[in-house]
Amino acid sequence: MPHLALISEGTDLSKTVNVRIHSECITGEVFHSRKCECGPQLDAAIKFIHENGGVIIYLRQEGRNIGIINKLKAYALQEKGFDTVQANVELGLLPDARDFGIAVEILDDLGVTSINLLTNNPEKLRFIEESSIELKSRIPLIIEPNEDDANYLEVKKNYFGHFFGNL
Ligand SMILES: Nc1nc2c(ncn2[C@@H]2O[C@H](COP(=O)(O)OP(=O)(O)OP(=O)(O)O)[C@@H](O)[C@H]2O)c(=O)[nH]1
Ligand SMILES: [Zn+2]
Repeated sequence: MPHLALISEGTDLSKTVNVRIHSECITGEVFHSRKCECGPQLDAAIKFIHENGGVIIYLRQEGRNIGIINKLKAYALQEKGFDTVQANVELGLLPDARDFGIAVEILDDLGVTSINLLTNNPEKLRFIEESSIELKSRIPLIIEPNEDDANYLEVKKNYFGHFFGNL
C-alpha cells in the first residue's frame, strides 16, 4: 500500500519543517479503539501541523508492520494475558517490524533537510539522526492514558524506551 505525505498549506519545505511520522492503526484511527493512543496522537499531530505548518508522513505499517490480520491475532493473545511485545513474539514476529528508512526517503524526495519531529519514540529519532536530515528538535506527543491503554503505554516506556515527559 502506498505511503502518504500530507503537506500543510504554506509550509516552506526549505526551512526547518515540523514532521509527524505516523504508522497506520486502523483499529485506533478509524474505529476509535481505546487499546492504544494512535487515534488521539494522529488527531493531535494534525492539529499541531494545521496550526504551525509541517508534514504528516503516514506509513502503511499497520500493527508496527505486522499487518492487520497479525495484529488482530496479537490482540486475541493479549486478551489471554500476553502484553503487546510478548504477543508478537508468540506469533513468531518481531516486536516492532517497522523500517523508518522509507520516511527518510520521502523527506529527501520532498527536499526537506531539517526537521522538528513529533514523537516519543527513540527509534524514530535514531533513524533521523543516522540520516542526512538534521534533527533540530523533538516535539513530544503525549496523550493521557485511559484504563484500557495504560498497559500498552507501560510496555512502550519500559520495553521500547519511549519518552513520556518533555525530556
Ligand atoms: N503489533 C502491535 N501493534 C500495535 C499494537 N497497538 C498499536 N500498534 C501499532 O503501533 C503503531 C504505533 O505507531 P506510531 O503511533 O506511529 O508510533 P509509536 O511507535 O507509537 O511512536 P510515537 O511517535 O511516539 O507515537 C501502529 O502501527 C499501531 O497499529 C499492538 O498491540 N500490537
Ligand atoms: Zn493503535
